[in-house]
Amino acid sequence: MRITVLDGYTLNPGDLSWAEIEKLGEVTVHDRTHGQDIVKRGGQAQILLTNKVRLTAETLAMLPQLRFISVLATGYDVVDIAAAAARGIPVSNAPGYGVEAVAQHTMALLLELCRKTARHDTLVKQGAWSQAPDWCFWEGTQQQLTGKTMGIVGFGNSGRRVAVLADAFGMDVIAYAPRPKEAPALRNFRFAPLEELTAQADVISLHCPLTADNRHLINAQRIASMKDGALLLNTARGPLVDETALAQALVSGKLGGAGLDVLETEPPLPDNPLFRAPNCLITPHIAWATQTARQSLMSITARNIEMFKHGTPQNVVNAHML
Ligand SMILES: NC(=O)C1=CN([C@@H]2O[C@H](COP(=O)(O)OP(=O)(O)OC[C@H]3O[C@@H](n4cnc5c(N)ncnc54)[C@H](O)[C@@H]3O)[C@@H](O)[C@H]2O)C=CC1
Ligand SMILES: O=C(O)C(=O)COP(=O)(O)O
Repeated sequence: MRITVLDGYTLNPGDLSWAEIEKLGEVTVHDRTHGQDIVKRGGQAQILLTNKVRLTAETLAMLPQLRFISVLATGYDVVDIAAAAARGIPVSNAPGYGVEAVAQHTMALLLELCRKTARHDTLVKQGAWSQAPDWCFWEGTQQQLTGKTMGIVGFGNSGRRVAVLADAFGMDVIAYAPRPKEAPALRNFRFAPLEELTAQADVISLHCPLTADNRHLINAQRIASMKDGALLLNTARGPLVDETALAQALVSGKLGGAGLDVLETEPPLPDNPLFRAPNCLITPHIAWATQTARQSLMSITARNIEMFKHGTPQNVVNAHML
């Protein structure tokens, strides 16, 4: 079978091997694919691997050879899974590969917002400590996490892991899940409706997928219902947050800060309002990107292909539509 990777560079910029996947068919790896090349390159393939290349209904209609799609990610919002199902194409994702990486990055953003280690390092090297009248100095307010409340929106693999890390820092944890399952054994944990969570949390961290229904889940109205000075973390998907509303809330001081690994448009436009907003940390969609997590993503994808070839596809996200 022909297997085509449309945008393989971010998964494997050269420090991993494609061998696990190459064993499974005739593999072509493209670093990046844009525009009309999607159909040109994908047209010969029975199996397509995409990370962030969009496979819309229109594109899928032009790929008659296609039998299986494996998304090189957990989030599969780039594929029209209903349109794929209508064509009999199962779509698999890679669940769980980046749980530790994402949870640790979430806490890195939170700790940086609270203690501003990188900012102080910069100030020290600019001479601010050398010129200080005292033996120490700090900029802004230093905050600690103990006793604060972490609100987690989306309680799957990464949300649950962030809950454990927040608990280890002495935080109370509230989680919102559309269908709450078993509660984790943490010191102080409860499920709550979204409205209650956003009203009571000191830190709100997003860990849900982007779906047809939750674009701008965090909008001006929702922000108005949050605690003054609350912190927002988003390592899930950029369009979950209305960036204009968030920028306004940071400028007005309604929110105390934001730590974002994802933006509405990626790469972002240079005039993104969040670039000028105060207390806004932005990383370039790297929460997932440890080498360990990427290797795991490669192996899960290889297994997805293998299982599809055996006639028993796994991790199928449109199974209910097929
Ligand atoms: N920044 C990065 O590098 C990464 C970002 N992600 C994003 O984070 C998302 C979550 O990742 P995981 O926890 O690993 O996925 P997961 O599938 O294990 O968990 C997602 C959870 O969200 C729940 N959910 C679905 N719709 C919801 C809604 N409207 N409101 C609240 N909860 C909802 C689901 O029931 C599920 O429990 C992914 O879908 C992906 O978009 C994932 C990995 C890396
Ligand atoms: O792998 C990616 O592209 C990521 O965005 C990180 O993974 P995710 O899609 O978020 O599972």
